[in-house]
Amino acid sequence: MQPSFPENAKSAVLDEATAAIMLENLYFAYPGKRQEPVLDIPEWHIAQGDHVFLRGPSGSGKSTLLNLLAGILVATRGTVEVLGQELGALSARERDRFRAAHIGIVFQQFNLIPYLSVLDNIQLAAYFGRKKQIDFDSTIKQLFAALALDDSLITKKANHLSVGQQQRVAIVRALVNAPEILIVDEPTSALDSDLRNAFMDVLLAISQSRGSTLIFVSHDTALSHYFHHVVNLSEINRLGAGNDVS
Ligand SMILES: Nc1ncnc2c1ncn2[C@@H]1O[C@H](COP(=O)(O)OP(=O)(O)OP(=O)(O)O)[C@@H](O)[C@H]1O
Repeated sequence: MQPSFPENAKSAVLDEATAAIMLENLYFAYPGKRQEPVLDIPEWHIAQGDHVFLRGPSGSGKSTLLNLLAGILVATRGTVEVLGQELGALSARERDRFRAAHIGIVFQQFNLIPYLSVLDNIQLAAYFGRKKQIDFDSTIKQLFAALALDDSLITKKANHLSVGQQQRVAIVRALVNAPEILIVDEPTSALDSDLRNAFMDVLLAISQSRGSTLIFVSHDTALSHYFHHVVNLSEINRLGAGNDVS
């Protein structure tokens, strides 16, 4: 049975017709004279509430695209609009704020702060992105239970946790603010198959109950049945077309 999570109000100001993600003429090359361009995407959009599985061979630009959607990287040319906000129009600081308020991220490297406790890591995300309607403590407890994380881990330093535990704490941290958009990159690589399925059930149950938009990258194609849409990067990116999906 899938775990159930309480509904949280979505952004009151956002028109439902506004796309969660809208890319137009997006072109990206890493800075530096000799860098080959990675992405050239004429058009792509994701509707609010969609769950998208993004696939493509290693090195094709999936993580780069996720970083652009999260406002960590900025397009060389073209438009990246998230929830109606053009990210290129924001300063780096404004993008940080926008991300903290609207986007939950789980990346391969977890990005936990190693010398802080688990609770401090989670509270930091809650502090930067806090939305008043969230019952913070019970949300953490629910997420811990759903991901089979023992409550006693909450006071441990992040770097004293196993890799699989760190991965799940990173997931709790990404979900704690009930973000409208969840960006998830290879989240299950350190989880065994039972935990992987538990994680997917939790992730999908939360996304569903909150109406969150989910953009998910993994090499594990066995996970694709969890999603509304499966998109090969080569379908939308003019560069690197013709690559077979690994
Ligand atoms: N910081 C960087 N500076 C320069 N080039 C980079 C940087 N990060 C990635 N690249 C290059 O950009 C291309 C796309 O990399 P990216 O990590 O987005 O691919 P990916 O599809 O996510 O790969 P994987 O499935 O292996 O994670 C690769 O050629 C990579 O070498």
